[in-house]
Amino acid sequence: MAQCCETSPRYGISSNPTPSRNSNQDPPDAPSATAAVLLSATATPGAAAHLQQGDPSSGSSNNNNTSTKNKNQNPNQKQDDSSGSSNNADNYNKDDEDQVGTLPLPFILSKKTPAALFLSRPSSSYTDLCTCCNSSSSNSSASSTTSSSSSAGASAVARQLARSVTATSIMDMPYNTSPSLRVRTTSLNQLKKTADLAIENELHVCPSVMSEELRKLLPPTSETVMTKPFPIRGERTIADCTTPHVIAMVGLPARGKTFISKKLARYLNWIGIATRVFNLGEYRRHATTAYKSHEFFRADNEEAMAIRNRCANQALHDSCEWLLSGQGSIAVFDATNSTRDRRQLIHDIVVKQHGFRLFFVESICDDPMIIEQNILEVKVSSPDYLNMNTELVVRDFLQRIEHYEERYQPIDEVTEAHLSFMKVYNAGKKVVVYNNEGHVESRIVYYLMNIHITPRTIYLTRHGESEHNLSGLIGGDSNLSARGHQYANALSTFIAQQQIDGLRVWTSWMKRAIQTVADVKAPQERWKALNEIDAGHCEEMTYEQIKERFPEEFKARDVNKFAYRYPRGESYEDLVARLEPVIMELERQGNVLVVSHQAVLRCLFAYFLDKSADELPYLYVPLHTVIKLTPVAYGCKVEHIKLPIDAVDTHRPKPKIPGDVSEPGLDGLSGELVAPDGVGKVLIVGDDVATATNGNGGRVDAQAHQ
Ligand SMILES: O=P(O)(O)OC[C@H]1O[C@@](CO)(OP(=O)(O)O)[C@@H](O)[C@@H]1O
Repeated sequence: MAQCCETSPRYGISSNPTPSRNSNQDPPDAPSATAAVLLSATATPGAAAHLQQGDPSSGSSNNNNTSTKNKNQNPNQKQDDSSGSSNNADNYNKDDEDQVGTLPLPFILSKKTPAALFLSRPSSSYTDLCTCCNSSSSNSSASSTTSSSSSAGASAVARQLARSVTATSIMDMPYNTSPSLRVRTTSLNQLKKTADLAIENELHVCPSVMSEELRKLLPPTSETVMTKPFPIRGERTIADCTTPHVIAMVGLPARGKTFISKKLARYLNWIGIATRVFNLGEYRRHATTAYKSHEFFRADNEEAMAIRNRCANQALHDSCEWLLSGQGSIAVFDATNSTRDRRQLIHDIVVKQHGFRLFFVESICDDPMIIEQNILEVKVSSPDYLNMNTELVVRDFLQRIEHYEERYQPIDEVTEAHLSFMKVYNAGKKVVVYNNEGHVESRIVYYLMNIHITPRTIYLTRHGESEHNLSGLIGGDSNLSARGHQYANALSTFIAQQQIDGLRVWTSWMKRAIQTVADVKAPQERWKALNEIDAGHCEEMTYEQIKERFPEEFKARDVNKFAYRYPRGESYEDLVARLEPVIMELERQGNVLVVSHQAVLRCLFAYFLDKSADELPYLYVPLHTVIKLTPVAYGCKVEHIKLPIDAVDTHRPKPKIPGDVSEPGLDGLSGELVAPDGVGKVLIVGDDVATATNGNGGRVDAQAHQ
């Protein structure tokens, strides 16, 4: 039975010292906030877990402190049995995967994979294995284990290990896997190599008497695994997506399927889940240039239908191959998939043949305004209609829709009760979720419930130049410099001139950000999540000082700036996790001015520009510049507006040699987004920028026609 609930998810993270709205109330103008939602009775508690973990008040840096301590912990020390009763390998149920929400990593691991059972085995459990001493530091009642039970336990663990090693090979994740996981993966791979030889014999001994070599190969203990304040980017990739997913779109043409697909992929990639869109329209256009008019889509056009079926099969095949290759975790199959037969075929291939998860997202729209807007915005500029006049395009496209309508069968809860799906009505006015199977689906549902298509603009700017910026110190909480105050004045004038409807101002809690908006006339909110990256031990030092005092750390950051975490501080990867609630709330809002910091704005900017983890930490976000983002079609128009007040340049490009502070650097990104005069350069951002423009100054993307 379906349940009804509110769609006003709140993270409760923004506090509001100024007399603006209460963050626990729905903003009066939040465009998609009040949609009615029907959640299926089978929904898992994953969403709730996610909401809890999204609370940045969990204080990442504090937890980091703990994590640093735990890294060197003796495996025999008393440990927290986070694996609970799931330590029994036989209890492992593959079907449970993805049902665990965004819980702390050890919990997820312990619940999900046999490898995790081993990884998170509490130290007390070693007493089961110990043939030399029953008196390890265990606090467990198992300390009186007999030798026969030890050896039984040993072989059970050896078997478990053998399985764990295999299971862990799926952890060979792409570039953005966090260093700590890479260490674990490497250790386990090494174990795999040696498993046949020594493990069977040696594994059962207590780690305290184990050979040094083997001990080094042991997976981390449960405490060591619990090193993160909350699951972070790369780790969530693994934790959430051990089973590949296919997200299959459903719906008539011009219902925003491509918009949803691309936006969803951008979000999932940003949070660290490798996702790719397979658009059937592109396959069809590659396969044939036969499209002359809507006739191509007539149900009785057998020749065209054969081509369309071939393309659909190919696109689906490629999606599955891509997932099988291990390059990604989620494939979005962007097609109409408008008949029951087609969906059954997809189910047979994706679920029965490959054992992947399948989630249908059906976009239903009967609002003629939305359909017309969609046709005018993206279909008119489609490669299908090159050089065709707008009126003819609209007419042809409406006829194309009619051909689909003849055969369209919306997903049916009764006849397709075995499917897992969500239905989005009229661009988010109502959402129905059915047979929600797990955490990934929950996150997708939650994200799609928050996005909207009401036109709006987002303004991003750093605070004015600070006293620390002048002296080259990173972090800290200094005041604005004299020029910083001038920027604050200029910014309030600029914002007033723009006359932005219903503008809200979000800042961090840092003085330099709050001072920057002192005179901006709009409701203001402070977000702890918008505070600058925590540089830990390196706070309030110059790059030169860091290099001198912590040369290895300084070099390590240049080697992998995204994953590098400052000692007792944060990494960019941590920042992305901390900023997810901000992105979610930004998606819900109308016009917003965000005043924050270099590292934080790089993360937000990367989300809107679809930038990779490698590029993200080097994006150019200069001082005294407003970045104006306007959503267009499938992307985002970006304008850099430099206000005429000088400021230091705090951008440190990627050096050729890690750790080098003398070279100017060669990242090719510095200044890239700003015109020589720094004013008004317009950059249109989105996918497929290479495709031709329609001559109207707009961009053309490949469309979802098939
Ligand atoms: O990651 P890098 O490139 O070091 O940039 C982040 C640094 O930018 C700074 C300035 O150097 O940001 P901001 O002035 O915007 O607060 C530092 O506080 C921060 O540590």
